[in-house]
Amino acid sequence: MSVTVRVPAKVNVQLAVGAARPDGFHDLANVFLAVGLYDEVTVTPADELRVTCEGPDADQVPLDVTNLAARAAIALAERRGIDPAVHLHIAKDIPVAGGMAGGSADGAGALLACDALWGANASREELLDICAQLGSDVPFSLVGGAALGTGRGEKLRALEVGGTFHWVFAMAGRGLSTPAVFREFDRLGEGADIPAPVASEPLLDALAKGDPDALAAAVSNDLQPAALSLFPELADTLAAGRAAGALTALVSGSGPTTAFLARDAESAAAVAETLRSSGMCRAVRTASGPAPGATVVRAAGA
Ligand SMILES: C[C@@](CO)(OP(=O)(O)O)[C@H](O)COP(=O)(O)OP(=O)(O)OC[C@H]1O[C@@H](n2ccc(N)nc2=O)[C@H](O)[C@@H]1O
Ligand SMILES: Nc1ncnc2c1ncn2[C@@H]1O[C@H](COP(=O)(O)OP(=O)(O)O)[C@@H](O)[C@H]1O
Repeated sequence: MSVTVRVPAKVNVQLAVGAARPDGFHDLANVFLAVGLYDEVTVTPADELRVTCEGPDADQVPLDVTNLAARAAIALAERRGIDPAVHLHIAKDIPVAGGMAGGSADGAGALLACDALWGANASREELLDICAQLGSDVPFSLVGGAALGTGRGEKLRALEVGGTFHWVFAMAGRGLSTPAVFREFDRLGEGADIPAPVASEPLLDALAKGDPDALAAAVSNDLQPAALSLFPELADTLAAGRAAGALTALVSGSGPTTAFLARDAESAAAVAETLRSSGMCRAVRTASGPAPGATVVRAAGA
């Protein structure tokens, strides 16, 4: 018996960041859009818990119990009082440490896959609760589509999306650590009065209408100055994508993946080709959103 779950990456079309909280996290108004780049997590019964990974970035993925997929299996097994003896295999297509929630995707995917394998029948609420325990972005990986995340990003409100948005993603030559980018945000903002984060009404409107021009005018990422400060070359990639015809360009979440919104699929392909030939990025991909959240795609009998 084995179960395979497919989980999408995300781009943050708005990431408003408040001041650091006493627990070290930051309150956010985090507008997530799931996009069609996917990891697949396959779970199979085994003698003991074990993680394997394949894909271009596989060598950067931890295979011990710090892997979010392993942590998800352990969290659900603990709640059910069972042994998490499974083999978790991750087919990884989402860039690692890229600001596209790849680890979170694997956490949500493993959770859903183990739930199905073990017949644990966890409710949506319990699954979301475990996801929030695993990380701020993990609940969104489970639900997909588009959502506003508040608190540290884990409290979700689903958002209406009136069309398909076409994106180009440029993967950088190295990763950026999320905590390091938040620390740099704190350092850059030292002494400033940081307002409470709020979702942008024009942005929510643009999503609801499916209007790429309006969305391009409204996107924002408060972590972008911090990501650029730690990785200044990203500014050149952003400029190259804009010059190639993207409606807008921004850093995805904490980066360093850069995201380019295009008017349609044809324009996205043209922007991708220009970025590819620029030699500035490790890889360039096109993907559209919204994409569905974690979904069981295969369940095979023994
Ligand atoms: C920035 C965002 C935007 O969606 O994503 P990425 O760009 O990393 O994908 C998220 O907030 C990342 O969420 P996630 O990667 O799940 O972070 P967590 O594991 O919960 O936290 C890792 C660390 O990031 C910082 N952190 C995270 C979330 C938050 N609201 N405030 C924070 O300050 C804290 O230093 C925390 O210890
Ligand atoms: N399943 C996983 N896939 C990728 N990274 C993981 C995973 N589990 C834990 N990690 C750790 O989380 C870090 C952040 O990875 P990732 O989720 O890919 O990026 P981001 O937080 O920028 O979206 C990695 O550098 C890695 O050490």
